[in-house]
Amino acid sequence: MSENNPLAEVRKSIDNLDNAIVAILAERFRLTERVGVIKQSESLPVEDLDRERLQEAHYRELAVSYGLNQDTLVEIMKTIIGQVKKRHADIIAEHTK
Ligand SMILES: O=C(O)C(=O)C[C@]1(C(=O)O)C=C[C@@H](O)C=C1
Repeated sequence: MSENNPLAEVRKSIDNLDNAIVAILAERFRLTERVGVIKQSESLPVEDLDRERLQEAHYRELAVSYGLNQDTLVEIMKTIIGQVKKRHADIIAEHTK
């Protein structure tokens, strides 16, 4: 029983949070999919470094307010954004075949 097993109890909470993170991530990817389609149809570049600079500044503020390591949070978000850019490059390449 998890009530008598502190490790199992914490892991259950971690699993619940992981479910929520994945659901939110899926929603983010649904939105960036729309961005990819817009970029393709308007011939916009995959990467917008001005936008990414603003995002990074915001992630650093969020990290401070949640007591997280700023560089760790920025690295995680850059990994997600990197996957988005790969997907956008694929959408554009698919369309120019
Ligand atoms: O906002 C955009 O232009 C996007 O393509 C989305 C996004 C992101 O995942 O947040 C991805 C790549 C860009 O360089 C900047 C931001």
